[in-house]
Amino acid sequence: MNGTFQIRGGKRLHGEITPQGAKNEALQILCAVLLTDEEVRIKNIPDIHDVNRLIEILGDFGVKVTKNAHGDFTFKADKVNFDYIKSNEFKKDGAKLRGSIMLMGPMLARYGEAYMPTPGGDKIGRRRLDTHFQGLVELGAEFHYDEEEYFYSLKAKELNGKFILLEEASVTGTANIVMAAALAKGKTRIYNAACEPYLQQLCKMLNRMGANISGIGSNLLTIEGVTHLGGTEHTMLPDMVEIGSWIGLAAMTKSEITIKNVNWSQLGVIPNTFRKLGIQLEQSGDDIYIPSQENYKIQKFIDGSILTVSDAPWPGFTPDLLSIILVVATQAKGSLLVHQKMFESRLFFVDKLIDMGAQIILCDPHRATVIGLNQESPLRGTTMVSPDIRAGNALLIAALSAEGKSIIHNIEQIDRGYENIDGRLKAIGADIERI
Ligand SMILES: CC(=O)N[C@H]1[C@@H](OP(=O)(O)OP(=O)(O)OC[C@H]2O[C@@H](n3ccc(=O)[nH]c3=O)[C@H](O)[C@@H]2O)O[C@H](CO)[C@@H](O)[C@@H]1O
Ligand SMILES: C=C(OP(=O)(O)O)C(=O)O
Repeated sequence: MNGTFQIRGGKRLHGEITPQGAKNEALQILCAVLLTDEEVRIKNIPDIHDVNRLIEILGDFGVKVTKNAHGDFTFKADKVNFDYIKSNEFKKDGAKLRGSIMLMGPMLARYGEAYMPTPGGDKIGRRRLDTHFQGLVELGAEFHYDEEEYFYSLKAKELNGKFILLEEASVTGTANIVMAAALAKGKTRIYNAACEPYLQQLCKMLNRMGANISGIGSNLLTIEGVTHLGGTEHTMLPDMVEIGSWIGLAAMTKSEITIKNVNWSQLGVIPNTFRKLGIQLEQSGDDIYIPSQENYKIQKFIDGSILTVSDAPWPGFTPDLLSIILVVATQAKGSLLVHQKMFESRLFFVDKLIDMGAQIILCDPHRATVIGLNQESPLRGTTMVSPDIRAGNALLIAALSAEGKSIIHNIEQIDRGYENIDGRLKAIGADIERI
């Protein structure tokens, strides 16, 4: 069931919104429960499709899953069932999301074998997995890819730590290698490691389970392998991509919004990147307060040239917020170049914004120039299909700011990353219905 939203835009919103737990952190943390036979309790788990699918996969794999409360689960991987992992059912289940790939590192480290279909996730260009397998093979695994079945397998009698220089700072790749190295023999050093807050959270949790990881937050991780990991408790950070989306929503709809409990110290360059678009936002305790603004003006570089916002591995700007930056720029005063360096097919949704009246030139698959309308001519409501999770949310924000009615089909793409998004938007005054 893919579902549709009907939105009547042009309303100012008002009130408080609380970000959900971080999707991409949850996917890493849930995979890590396989590393121990003891109980791991995880809180602030977002109730979203991708995460729920991963929890179901863990259950089918034999992990005991207990729901303590909303977003609060206990997992115990004391017995697992490899028949499921080798079955056609898992070939379908594992392929439904991207995050399932991070089951491989823990499976390999704990059981000496790991299997995975080509994972799903956003269709946003090539999404290679070479870095994952490069790292796991360097630790001693044998790798096989069945090209007919699109099925990966890894086997290892034992894993041995070593110096690994990653060819790219892959987020999920680093997570996979760290989890395997935590139970390998000896010392592993991972250079050019990704260091997103998701990974920092994972490493801190592994240390609480008895791992010995240092260099957390840097691109050089040192992992002294241990023979056994124990249980722990972990609470997910608020989702920084959601937080950025609500900042964009407030600006586009001229709304006064407070985003609660954002964990400001983990937001990196996100707040300042929105400020460069002229959006006022204030830190108030651990909340972000965004006053209602009639207009916002994009800054220029010091030499007077047009501002560029581009993505980069952390602590650079996350690619997952570029579609929000782009949509917000359509109603700013001034011009912006959005440069999506990581993914080839993430900017094509701009055609829909152009249909709605936005002034955008797609220069090539990676770059779009936006000429802001300075809130003088609102976007027009239209019918659209959500192409991917973040573009879907960007289109939703465009629809909430637009004059008239919009229809967004394929909202499964939005639901896979945002918990009860219609309910939470309604609570701050949005006119949105799930039809
Ligand atoms: C489930 C999950 O956590 N998904 C996130 C994860 O995906 P994922 O872990 O799949 O993404 P990777 O970090 O592996 O790479 C993302 C893309 O960037 C390219 N790349 C990466 C690193 C680098 O130094 N240079 C480079 O060009 C890769 O070739 C790839 O095309 O990280 C991405 C990048 O932040 C996010 O968009 C995804 O939301
Ligand atoms: C691209 C994303 O997700 P996934 O990696 O799960 O496709 C995302 O979270 O923006």
